[in-house]
Amino acid sequence: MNDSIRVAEIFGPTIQGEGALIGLPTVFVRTGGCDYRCSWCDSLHAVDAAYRDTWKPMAVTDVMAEIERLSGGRPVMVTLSGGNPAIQPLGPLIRLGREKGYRFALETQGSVARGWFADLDMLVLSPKPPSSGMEMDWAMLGQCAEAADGAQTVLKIVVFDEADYRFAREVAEFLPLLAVYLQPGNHTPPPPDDDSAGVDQAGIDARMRWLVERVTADGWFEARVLPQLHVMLWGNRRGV
Ligand SMILES: C[S@@+](CC[C@H](N)C(=O)[O-])C[C@H]1O[C@@H](n2cnc3c(N)ncnc32)[C@H](O)[C@@H]1O
Ligand SMILES: Nc1nc2[nH]cc(C(=O)O)c2c(=O)[nH]1
Ligand code: SF4
Ligand SMILES: [Mg+2]
Repeated sequence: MNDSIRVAEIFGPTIQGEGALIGLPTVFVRTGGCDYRCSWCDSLHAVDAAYRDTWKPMAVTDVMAEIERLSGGRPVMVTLSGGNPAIQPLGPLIRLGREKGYRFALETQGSVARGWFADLDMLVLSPKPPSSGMEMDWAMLGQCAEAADGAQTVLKIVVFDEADYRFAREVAEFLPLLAVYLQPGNHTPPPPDDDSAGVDQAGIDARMRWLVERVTADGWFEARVLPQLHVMLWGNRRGV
């Protein structure tokens, strides 16, 4: 089954908690496996190979059937996340879903470009700042934006500190046509096997206030600063 999709979880409808589509009802398909290891990743259960046993290879038609079951057959925005969903063969799912009236957004770090990005309704590029410990591949980020070929594309960048903020400004200069969403980092992400672990929302709020001050003092009036709404509402809980 080469065209099967490695799925960590399918859940929803909930609301999109981050970025351009914040507040919009959506069903999540979270794929398993990632080519990155961000120091603060909040989805390690879909990244760490130790959780590979919990990921299921699923046929496109079975993934679609689960999306339809969860949405009661009513077309809804589907959010493809992970892990890195760009390393999965998602083109056929997107095409099948769109024939049925569903819309698709995909969240990726911008390390792998795919021709089928052009079939998305929204591509969310989330390049990783210095605090993640990951190395940035600028050429590949550019290729991802090009691959979207007209599909609406936005930047969503996590900011923990001043170095991350400067990185966000560099990315915005590199891709000047894309809207920029900044989100404060959650420094208390869930351990992969315990999503009931508490979140330091007060600490995140303080970082967000700093970020708002930083953006406004800097005169970066095109940037939007948003919290992770699902974290405010449900902490580190999974499946929401
Ligand atoms: C879990 S990732 C999965 C998709 C893809 N691998 C990526 O990083 O874009 C989804 C989003 O969550 C963000 N994220 C992950 N851990 C976070 C944390 N501790 N605080 C804030 N945002 C985080 C990522 O930056 C990304 O924008
Ligand atoms: N509600 C909700 N919104 C989200 N936006 C991005 C998420 C992700 O983990 O990719 C996420 C998530 O896990 N839940
Ligand atoms: S790229 Fe995304 S899923 Fe992968 S480790 Fe980083 S935040 Fe987690
Ligand atoms: Mg998340």
